[in-house]
Amino acid sequence: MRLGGRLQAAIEVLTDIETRHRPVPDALKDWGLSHRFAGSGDRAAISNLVHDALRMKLSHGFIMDGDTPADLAVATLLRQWNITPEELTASLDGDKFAPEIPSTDHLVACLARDLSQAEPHVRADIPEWLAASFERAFGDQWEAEAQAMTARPPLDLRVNTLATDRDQVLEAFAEQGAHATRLAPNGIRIEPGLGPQRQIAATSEVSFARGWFEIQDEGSQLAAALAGVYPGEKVLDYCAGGGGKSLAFAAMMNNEGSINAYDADRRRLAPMIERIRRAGVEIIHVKERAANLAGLEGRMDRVLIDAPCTGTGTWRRRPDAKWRISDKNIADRTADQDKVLEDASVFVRPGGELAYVTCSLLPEENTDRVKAFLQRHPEFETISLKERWRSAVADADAPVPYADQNLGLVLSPRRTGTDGFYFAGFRRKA
Ligand SMILES: C[S@@+](CC[C@H](N)C(=O)[O-])C[C@H]1O[C@@H](n2cnc3c(N)ncnc32)[C@H](O)[C@@H]1O
Repeated sequence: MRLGGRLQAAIEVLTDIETRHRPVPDALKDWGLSHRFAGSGDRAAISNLVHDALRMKLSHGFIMDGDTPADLAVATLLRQWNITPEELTASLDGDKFAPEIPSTDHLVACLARDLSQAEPHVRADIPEWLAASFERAFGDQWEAEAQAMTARPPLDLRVNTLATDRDQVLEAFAEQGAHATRLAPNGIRIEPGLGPQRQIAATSEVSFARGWFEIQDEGSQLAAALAGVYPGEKVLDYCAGGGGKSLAFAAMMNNEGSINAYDADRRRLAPMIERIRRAGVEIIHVKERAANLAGLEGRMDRVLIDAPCTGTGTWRRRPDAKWRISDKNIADRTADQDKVLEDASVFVRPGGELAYVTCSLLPEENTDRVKAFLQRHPEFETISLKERWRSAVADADAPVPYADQNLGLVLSPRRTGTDGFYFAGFRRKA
């Protein structure tokens, strides 16, 4: 397919997403099923176009003075793929599969529009009603922080030190330009491609089947490292999901001690069984039911709450989520967060620690929850995270996260080059 056909396809997928409220992966899959002639390169290009368009929906709309799927897709090529109006017109000329697009002069005029005249949330590419929360989280840096979330994310791997070392995995991905992450000591980063370039399928590699690595954002690796687990400890991962953090803990603990992995939704735990096997982990005990945790109350050295959240920190990966979030989502998640804090904290032994993590940047899900928890539970005190950060990261001179009122740490694409994460730690007074 030429650029014109890919552009037309992206417009069709964006229309499907908008009119039928389809999740992006479903809309892309449907398009693929009804256009079987499209090759993998075409599919990757169309997926990139759709995701990029959604990342900058509002500012594209301002520049184009319209936000139809065609406006967004064309703006994506001009503003994110750096194709000039003249190149675009020339490349679509005579292509019978290409959509009609505005004249070159019109596109040049669009690009000349002054984005600084747009409202702040438009420049920041976030829903207007969330601007106040971003401002609360980042003060006068909020717009730049939100803008940084419009970029494509890298692919980060966590090297499984139970099976190999970082150099060996770096070598396995040398052709893809893999490099060591600056902050996470066992991380590897493959930078995102440009324009139509497709991201590598790391999980199809032999090194993955060998258990050498897991796909895990550097921020998630750091959140696990900040929990500060040691070999021999008794750990509870209370919202374990597919086990990303549990597996990271097992490697940090060098397969010594015990990790109880629980999740209220036991179907989410299922993939962990295969991941445990592949990684050569021996200390994770998957707990399918809350009743299986009976007897562990007051006995855990560390309890991790990787809380259910709105996922605003992962908007680079799931840009449509940015336009779907509602105040009801936030209210539902904050209620969940209070509940997991209540339910999980009972497992911490005197002197033991509770770690609270979200992949959200909203203070409603972070600072507010932590403050409310501390008010309800004077038997817990906050732990100092400055030292913890220094021992968790590979490069002590690397960028530091925001310190959230001395209660937690905030990682973000702009500040730490990771997904957005929040980490707070508490100790049960002895
Ligand atoms: C952010 S995800 C966990 C991701 C996982 N820790 C990882 O690293 O791959 C949050 C998880 O919390 C679980 N959850 C939601 N409410 C819960 C509750 N009341 N008790 C325990 N788990 C809960 C969800 O099912 C979901 O799997």
